[in-house]
Amino acid sequence: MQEWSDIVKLAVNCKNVVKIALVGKYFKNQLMTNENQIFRDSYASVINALNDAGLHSNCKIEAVFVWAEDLEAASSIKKQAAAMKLLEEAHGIVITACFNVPGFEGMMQACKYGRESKKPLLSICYGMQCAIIEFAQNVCKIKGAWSTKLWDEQNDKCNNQLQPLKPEQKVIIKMFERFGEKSEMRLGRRTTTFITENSKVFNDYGRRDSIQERHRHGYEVNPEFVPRLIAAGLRFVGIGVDEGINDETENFPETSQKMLGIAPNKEMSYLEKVNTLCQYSTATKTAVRMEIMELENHPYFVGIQFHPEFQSRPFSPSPPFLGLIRASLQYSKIL
Ligand SMILES: NC(=O)CC[C@H](N)C(=O)O
Repeated sequence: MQEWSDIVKLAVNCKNVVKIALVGKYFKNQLMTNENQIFRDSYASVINALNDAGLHSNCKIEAVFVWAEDLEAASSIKKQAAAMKLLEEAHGIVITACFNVPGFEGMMQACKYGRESKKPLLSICYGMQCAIIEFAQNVCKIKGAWSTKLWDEQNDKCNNQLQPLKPEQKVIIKMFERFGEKSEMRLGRRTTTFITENSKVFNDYGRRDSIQERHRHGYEVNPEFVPRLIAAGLRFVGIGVDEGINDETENFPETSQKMLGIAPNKEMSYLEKVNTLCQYSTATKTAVRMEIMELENHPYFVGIQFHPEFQSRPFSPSPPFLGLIRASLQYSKIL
């Protein structure tokens, strides 16, 4: 009981307000009428994770919703300006998890804004995929870089008239293995191993060698692109390899052992580690997964392939959310 009264005191005595813009798209598709209620309902776990992190950073969170499609060039100038203003007024940004094409361009705009303005940004799952595609298109200059999933969806809509993606445009792909008999998605608790100590998220997680978080996605970063993204400043710091999930894929235990041997190897540089893992992944068609990325020379530009919000609790806030809120608080003070 005492710990609850302590945490209530923390909440009541918060000194600062941190404004977080949540860029998402489930808002207008549902039958509820109260927009604020829909927003709170659709993003309940993310909002709770932000609040948990706020409690432990002496700040109150003000979450505002940015409708991703308003940021797109096809939207009216007025809507674009209003959505942009919400991003500008925020101290930090979350690019949320989603599915399907609508809103993707708008989310990429928000990622570009966060990257260029150096405003703290946490992108989750589909959000991380957006951030990586934006980076591939605008920083690595890979014209038409995209996700094979979104291409398939768009191609269906255009009656198979879309130009096929060239190999160098397939930045987000379905991994080589099937995920399981019943699901096309990689689901549930999986291990991520840190391959470098030079990482904000490694510090956020208390400098643990590996962590376990919950997943819900079908698509991932193409390992063939990773060296190119890293060379341009987007570092993959946490990597995953499943062990024995699918009995038909005999490579898993072998890859896991190799991965686990590489991760703590102090003789190998960060680049050697990633390159070895990515080459191995491509050569053997085994799934080596980019789970956590962060941008060099930015206060907090982090992408997470899993869903850290699901394990956040008031007494144990999710580490990447804490990292985001601390960086956003810092940002609010220099505004
Ligand atoms: N949870 C998500 O954001 C899913 C992202 C994407 N649609 C995928 O399946 O990979």
